[in-house]
Amino acid sequence: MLKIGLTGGIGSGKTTVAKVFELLNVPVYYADEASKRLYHTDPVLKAAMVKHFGADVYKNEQLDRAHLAQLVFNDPGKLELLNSLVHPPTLLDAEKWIASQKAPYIIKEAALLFEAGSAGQLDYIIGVAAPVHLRIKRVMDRDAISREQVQHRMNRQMDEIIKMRLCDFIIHNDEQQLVIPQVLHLHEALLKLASHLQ
Ligand SMILES: CC(C)(COP(=O)(O)OP(=O)(O)OC[C@H]1O[C@@H](n2cnc3c(N)ncnc32)[C@H](O)[C@@H]1O)[C@@H](O)C(=O)NCCC(=O)NCCS
Ligand SMILES: Nc1ncnc2c1ncn2[C@@H]1O[C@H](COP(=O)(O)OP(=O)(O)OP(=O)(O)O)[C@@H](O)[C@H]1O
Repeated sequence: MLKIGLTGGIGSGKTTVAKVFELLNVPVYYADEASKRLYHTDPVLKAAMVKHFGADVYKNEQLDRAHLAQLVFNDPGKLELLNSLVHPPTLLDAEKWIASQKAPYIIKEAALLFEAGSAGQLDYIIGVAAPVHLRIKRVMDRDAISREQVQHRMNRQMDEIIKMRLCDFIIHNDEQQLVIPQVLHLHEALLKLASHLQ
Protein backbone atom coordinates (compact mmCIF):
# COMPACT_ATOMS: atom_id res chain seq x y z
CA MET A 1 0.00 0.00 0.00
CA LEU A 2 1.33 3.41 -0.98
CA LYS A 3 1.28 6.19 1.61
CA ILE A 4 0.64 9.60 0.12
CA GLY A 5 0.84 12.97 1.87
CA LEU A 6 -1.37 15.88 0.88
CA THR A 7 -0.29 19.31 2.02
CA GLY A 8 -0.37 23.01 1.26
CA GLY A 9 -0.52 26.33 3.02
CA ILE A 10 -3.56 27.63 4.87
CA GLY A 11 -6.54 27.98 2.52
CA SER A 12 -4.81 26.31 -0.43
CA GLY A 13 -7.67 23.81 -0.73
CA LYS A 14 -6.18 20.64 0.79
CA THR A 15 -9.43 19.53 2.37
CA THR A 16 -11.40 20.26 -0.81
CA VAL A 17 -8.93 18.16 -2.83
CA ALA A 18 -8.93 15.39 -0.19
CA LYS A 19 -12.74 15.14 -0.44
CA VAL A 20 -12.43 14.47 -4.18
CA PHE A 21 -9.98 11.62 -3.47
CA GLU A 22 -12.49 10.28 -0.92
CA LEU A 23 -15.15 10.24 -3.64
CA LEU A 24 -12.79 7.93 -5.56
CA ASN A 25 -12.79 5.57 -2.54
CA VAL A 26 -9.33 6.56 -1.36
CA PRO A 27 -9.09 6.42 2.46
CA VAL A 28 -8.06 9.84 3.82
CA TYR A 29 -6.62 10.70 7.25
CA TYR A 30 -7.22 14.33 8.29
CA ALA A 31 -4.45 15.35 10.71
CA ASP A 32 -6.19 18.51 11.94
CA GLU A 33 -9.39 16.58 12.75
CA ALA A 34 -7.33 13.91 14.49
CA SER A 35 -5.49 16.43 16.67
CA LYS A 36 -8.82 18.02 17.63
CA ARG A 37 -10.06 14.58 18.71
CA LEU A 38 -6.86 13.79 20.63
CA TYR A 39 -7.16 17.00 22.72
CA HIS A 40 -10.24 15.31 24.21
CA THR A 41 -9.36 11.62 24.18
CA ASP A 42 -5.62 11.50 25.03
CA PRO A 43 -5.34 11.98 28.83
CA VAL A 44 -1.59 12.75 28.67
CA LEU A 45 -2.14 15.47 26.07
CA LYS A 46 -5.13 16.84 27.96
CA ALA A 47 -3.14 17.10 31.22
CA ALA A 48 -0.24 18.78 29.41
CA MET A 49 -2.62 21.29 27.78
CA VAL A 50 -4.10 22.27 31.15
CA LYS A 51 -0.64 22.44 32.75
CA HIS A 52 0.84 24.71 30.07
CA PHE A 53 -2.13 26.72 28.81
CA GLY A 54 -4.37 26.84 31.89
CA ALA A 55 -7.63 25.12 32.81
CA ASP A 56 -9.66 27.58 30.73
CA VAL A 57 -8.42 26.07 27.44
CA TYR A 58 -11.29 23.65 28.07
CA LYS A 59 -14.80 25.04 28.50
CA ASN A 60 -17.47 22.50 29.48
CA GLU A 61 -14.96 19.76 28.61
CA GLN A 62 -14.58 21.13 25.08
CA LEU A 63 -11.35 22.68 23.81
CA ASP A 64 -11.86 26.43 23.39
CA ARG A 65 -10.21 26.63 19.96
CA ALA A 66 -10.70 30.35 19.48
CA HIS A 67 -9.07 31.04 22.86
CA LEU A 68 -6.16 28.69 22.13
CA ALA A 69 -5.72 30.15 18.62
CA GLN A 70 -5.59 33.64 20.13
CA LEU A 71 -2.90 32.49 22.60
CA VAL A 72 -0.64 30.65 20.18
CA PHE A 73 -0.88 32.49 16.88
CA ASN A 74 0.25 35.71 18.55
CA ASP A 75 3.19 34.11 20.34
CA PRO A 76 5.71 31.94 18.41
CA GLY A 77 7.08 30.40 21.65
CA LYS A 78 3.61 29.26 22.72
CA LEU A 79 2.88 27.88 19.25
CA GLU A 80 6.13 25.91 19.34
CA LEU A 81 5.13 24.50 22.73
CA LEU A 82 1.66 23.54 21.46
CA ASN A 83 3.19 21.88 18.39
CA SER A 84 5.60 19.91 20.59
CA LEU A 85 2.66 18.61 22.67
CA VAL A 86 0.16 17.76 19.94
CA HIS A 87 2.24 16.68 16.94
CA PRO A 88 3.86 13.54 18.45
CA PRO A 89 0.54 11.89 19.48
CA THR A 90 -0.98 12.87 16.12
CA LEU A 91 1.93 11.23 14.29
CA LEU A 92 1.40 8.05 16.31
CA ASP A 93 -2.35 8.12 15.71
CA ALA A 94 -1.74 8.47 11.97
CA GLU A 95 0.67 5.54 12.02
CA LYS A 96 -1.95 3.35 13.70
CA TRP A 97 -4.62 4.46 11.24
CA ILE A 98 -2.35 3.78 8.26
CA ALA A 99 -1.54 0.29 9.58
CA SER A 100 -5.29 -0.47 9.79
CA GLN A 101 -6.06 0.44 6.15
CA LYS A 102 -6.38 -1.82 3.15
CA ALA A 103 -6.33 -0.03 -0.21
CA PRO A 104 -3.96 0.48 -3.15
CA TYR A 105 -3.05 3.79 -1.55
CA ILE A 106 -4.07 6.05 1.31
CA ILE A 107 -3.78 9.80 1.79
CA LYS A 108 -2.71 11.71 4.87
CA GLU A 109 -3.87 15.32 4.69
CA ALA A 110 -1.96 17.78 6.89
CA ALA A 111 -1.12 21.47 6.72
CA LEU A 112 2.19 20.94 8.51
CA LEU A 113 3.42 17.73 6.93
CA PHE A 114 7.01 18.95 6.57
CA GLU A 115 7.01 21.21 9.63
CA ALA A 116 5.72 18.41 11.90
CA GLY A 117 8.18 15.86 10.53
CA SER A 118 5.63 13.42 9.13
CA ALA A 119 6.92 13.48 5.54
CA GLY A 120 9.18 10.53 6.45
CA GLN A 121 6.04 8.40 7.07
CA LEU A 122 5.03 8.79 3.43
CA ASP A 123 6.11 7.56 -0.01
CA TYR A 124 5.05 10.56 -2.10
CA ILE A 125 3.70 14.01 -1.30
CA ILE A 126 1.08 15.99 -3.19
CA GLY A 127 1.15 19.77 -2.76
CA VAL A 128 -1.91 21.95 -3.30
CA ALA A 129 -0.90 25.37 -4.60
CA ALA A 130 -2.97 28.54 -4.83
CA PRO A 131 -2.06 32.22 -5.01
CA VAL A 132 -1.72 33.93 -1.63
CA HIS A 133 -4.46 36.51 -2.27
CA LEU A 134 -6.93 33.73 -3.07
CA ARG A 135 -5.92 31.69 -0.01
CA ILE A 136 -6.44 34.68 2.28
CA LYS A 137 -9.81 35.50 0.74
CA ARG A 138 -11.03 31.89 0.92
CA VAL A 139 -10.13 31.54 4.61
CA MET A 140 -11.61 34.95 5.51
CA ASP A 141 -14.86 33.86 3.84
CA ARG A 142 -14.81 30.33 5.28
CA ASP A 143 -13.97 31.19 8.91
CA ALA A 144 -15.26 34.79 9.12
CA ILE A 145 -11.88 35.94 10.44
CA SER A 146 -9.77 38.98 9.59
CA ARG A 147 -7.01 39.28 7.02
CA GLU A 148 -4.53 39.76 9.92
CA GLN A 149 -5.64 36.54 11.64
CA VAL A 150 -5.07 34.56 8.43
CA GLN A 151 -1.74 36.29 7.89
CA HIS A 152 -0.61 35.40 11.44
CA ARG A 153 -1.09 31.68 10.72
CA MET A 154 0.45 31.97 7.29
CA ASN A 155 3.54 33.57 8.85
CA ARG A 156 3.96 30.48 11.04
CA GLN A 157 4.03 28.09 8.09
CA MET A 158 6.79 27.14 5.71
CA ASP A 159 7.08 29.40 2.67
CA GLU A 160 4.70 28.14 -0.06
CA ILE A 161 7.39 28.11 -2.80
CA ILE A 162 9.77 26.04 -0.67
CA LYS A 163 6.93 23.71 0.36
CA MET A 164 5.86 23.09 -3.23
CA ARG A 165 9.48 22.35 -4.23
CA LEU A 166 9.54 19.57 -1.66
CA CYS A 167 6.41 17.93 -3.13
CA ASP A 168 6.42 15.16 -5.74
CA PHE A 169 3.17 16.25 -7.40
CA ILE A 170 1.33 19.57 -7.47
CA ILE A 171 -2.36 20.30 -7.86
CA HIS A 172 -3.05 23.90 -8.90
CA ASN A 173 -6.16 25.18 -7.17
CA ASP A 174 -6.37 28.63 -8.71
CA GLU A 175 -8.99 30.30 -10.85
CA GLN A 176 -7.46 29.06 -14.11
CA GLN A 177 -7.33 25.30 -13.69
CA LEU A 178 -10.04 22.81 -12.80
CA VAL A 179 -9.26 20.65 -9.77
CA ILE A 180 -11.25 17.50 -10.54
CA PRO A 181 -9.43 16.57 -13.80
CA GLN A 182 -6.09 17.06 -12.03
CA VAL A 183 -7.18 14.74 -9.21
CA LEU A 184 -8.44 12.11 -11.68
CA HIS A 185 -5.16 12.22 -13.56
CA LEU A 186 -3.13 11.83 -10.36
CA HIS A 187 -5.41 9.05 -9.10
CA GLU A 188 -4.69 7.03 -12.27
CA ALA A 189 -0.95 7.63 -11.87
CA LEU A 190 -0.99 6.63 -8.18
CA LEU A 191 -2.97 3.46 -8.90
CA LYS A 192 -0.35 2.55 -11.49
CA LEU A 193 2.48 3.23 -9.04
CA ALA A 194 0.68 1.16 -6.39
CA SER A 195 0.17 -1.75 -8.79
CA HIS A 196 3.95 -1.94 -9.28
CA LEU A 197 4.29 -2.64 -5.55
CA GLN A 198 2.06 -5.73 -5.66
C1 LIG B 1 -4.95 26.28 17.62
C2 LIG B 1 -6.12 25.47 17.08
C3 LIG B 1 -6.90 24.78 18.19
C4 LIG B 1 -7.08 26.45 16.34
O1 LIG B 1 -8.16 25.72 15.79
P1 LIG B 1 -8.98 26.27 14.51
O2 LIG B 1 -10.22 25.43 14.43
O3 LIG B 1 -9.11 27.73 14.61
O4 LIG B 1 -8.05 26.01 13.26
P2 LIG B 1 -7.74 24.64 12.45
O5 LIG B 1 -7.12 23.64 13.36
O6 LIG B 1 -8.94 24.19 11.69
O7 LIG B 1 -6.59 25.10 11.48
C5 LIG B 1 -6.87 25.86 10.32
C6 LIG B 1 -5.58 26.11 9.64
O8 LIG B 1 -4.70 26.91 10.46
C7 LIG B 1 -3.38 26.55 10.20
N1 LIG B 1 -2.73 26.02 11.43
C8 LIG B 1 -3.25 25.21 12.38
N2 LIG B 1 -2.34 24.88 13.31
C9 LIG B 1 -1.20 25.49 12.92
C10 LIG B 1 0.12 25.52 13.46
N3 LIG B 1 0.41 24.83 14.56
N4 LIG B 1 1.04 26.24 12.79
C11 LIG B 1 0.75 26.94 11.65
N5 LIG B 1 -0.49 26.92 11.10
C12 LIG B 1 -1.43 26.22 11.72
C13 LIG B 1 -3.43 25.42 9.14
O9 LIG B 1 -3.34 25.93 7.85
C14 LIG B 1 -4.78 24.82 9.38
O10 LIG B 1 -5.23 24.05 8.31
C15 LIG B 1 -5.64 24.40 16.07
O11 LIG B 1 -5.23 25.00 14.89
C16 LIG B 1 -4.53 23.52 16.59
O12 LIG B 1 -4.76 22.72 17.47
N6 LIG B 1 -3.31 23.63 16.03
C17 LIG B 1 -2.19 22.82 16.46
C18 LIG B 1 -2.24 21.47 15.79
C19 LIG B 1 -1.82 21.57 14.35
O13 LIG B 1 -0.64 21.81 14.07
N7 LIG B 1 -2.79 21.41 13.43
C20 LIG B 1 -2.56 21.59 12.01
C21 LIG B 1 -2.18 20.42 11.22
S1 LIG B 1 -1.93 18.92 12.04
N1 LIG C 1 -11.34 25.81 -6.40
C1 LIG C 1 -12.06 26.44 -5.46
N2 LIG C 1 -13.03 27.32 -5.83
C2 LIG C 1 -13.76 27.98 -4.90
N3 LIG C 1 -13.60 27.81 -3.57
C3 LIG C 1 -12.66 26.95 -3.15
C4 LIG C 1 -11.84 26.22 -4.07
N4 LIG C 1 -10.99 25.44 -3.36
C5 LIG C 1 -11.26 25.68 -2.06
N5 LIG C 1 -12.27 26.58 -1.94
C6 LIG C 1 -12.85 27.08 -0.68
O1 LIG C 1 -11.80 27.76 0.02
C7 LIG C 1 -11.84 27.47 1.41
C8 LIG C 1 -10.51 26.82 1.84
O2 LIG C 1 -10.44 25.52 1.26
P1 LIG C 1 -10.04 24.28 2.17
O3 LIG C 1 -10.76 24.31 3.46
O4 LIG C 1 -10.13 23.06 1.32
O5 LIG C 1 -8.49 24.66 2.38
P2 LIG C 1 -7.41 24.03 3.33
O6 LIG C 1 -6.12 24.06 2.60
O7 LIG C 1 -7.86 22.70 3.83
O8 LIG C 1 -7.42 25.13 4.48
P3 LIG C 1 -6.81 25.11 5.97
O9 LIG C 1 -5.33 25.06 5.86
O10 LIG C 1 -7.27 26.38 6.57
O11 LIG C 1 -7.39 23.90 6.67
C9 LIG C 1 -13.04 26.55 1.64
O12 LIG C 1 -14.13 27.33 2.04
C10 LIG C 1 -13.29 25.94 0.25
O13 LIG C 1 -14.64 25.62 0.04
